[in-house]
Amino acid sequence: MTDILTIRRPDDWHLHLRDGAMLEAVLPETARHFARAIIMPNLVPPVVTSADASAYRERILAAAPGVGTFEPLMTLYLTEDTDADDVASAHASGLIKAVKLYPAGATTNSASGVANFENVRAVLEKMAQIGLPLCIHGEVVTPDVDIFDREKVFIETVLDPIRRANPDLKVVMEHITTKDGVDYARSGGKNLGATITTHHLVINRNHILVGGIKPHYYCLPVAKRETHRLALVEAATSGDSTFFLGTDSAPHLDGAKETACGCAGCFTATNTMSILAEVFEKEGKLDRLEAFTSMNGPNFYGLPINETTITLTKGDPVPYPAKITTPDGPLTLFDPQMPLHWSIEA
Ligand SMILES: NC(=O)N[C@@H](CC(=O)O)C(=O)O
Ligand SMILES: [Zn+2]
Ligand SMILES: [Zn+2]
Repeated sequence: MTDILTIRRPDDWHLHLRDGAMLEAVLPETARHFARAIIMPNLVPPVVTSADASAYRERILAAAPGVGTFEPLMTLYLTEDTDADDVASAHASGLIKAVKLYPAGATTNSASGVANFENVRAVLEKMAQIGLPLCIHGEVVTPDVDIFDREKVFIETVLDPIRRANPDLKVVMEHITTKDGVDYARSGGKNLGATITTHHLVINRNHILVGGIKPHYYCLPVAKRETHRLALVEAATSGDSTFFLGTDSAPHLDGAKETACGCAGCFTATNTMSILAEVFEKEGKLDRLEAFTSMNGPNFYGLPINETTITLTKGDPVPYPAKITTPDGPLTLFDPQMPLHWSIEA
């Protein structure tokens, strides 16, 4: 039985760091274990231009003294007014590693996203030409589509047409939550990847709703039924290079979660690696953890695999705090409702 495991240092291919005091509070939680992260641009106002991304990158680096060598991989927030030449020069200079597509209204701070996909055609064509990946929040917002069906309908009615029109475009299906997402990603060839979050490997929709409503398990896309969670676990632990970790760690202050209209997002940066080790061990697939957290992502993005390593050691359950303190109030850490036996040394 393995109880010590050394793997290449992981990266997080989908992370929300926010800004200001929240940025300072959550950045060390990621930088402790992860070498790099794709930084989501859904600030208020969003990170739309290369100048925005450059300024945000500086704020992240300024918030990072003492957190070692963490490298933020910047993205731009796609709007119907995005300038294809600005995107191309931000890519050519190395500033950005992806562009993020939010369907308008689909999730937290997505109001400036895309409503009419015809209006972003030129940008997508340019991205396909230059090999810049498009990260997609894949849910339709049509009011008559049930929230549990929004990912499946998006794949059929939006994602597949975009990919057929741009076969050379590299696409990441972000935070997939369904067997439909797993199957589509798997059949998509080398230009299609998919991130899977930590929390969607652990919770199904019962965790949100049974025995009282649990706002800290509410995120978007919302967790689905158990058959879908099992499909995600199978995909993540399979070693298939299509699938890689994007935690979607999405901090919201407790006051914004525990209210009549609570924000979507689970904060998982702190305990993600311990949770993943537990999930992979239960499947008898600890030997595939490194592919999921440290190899498949850089391979998809065409970036080097990290030279440094982390070591996971199995022992008595690791204590994690229930909450992180920020100057603006407490922030609840995702509770996986199981003992976590793997401690991490970076
Ligand atoms: N996942 C979430 O539930 N929330 C994210 C936005 C997102 O990734 O959709 C956030 O920014 O809070
Ligand atoms: Zn999203
Ligand atoms: Zn996200």
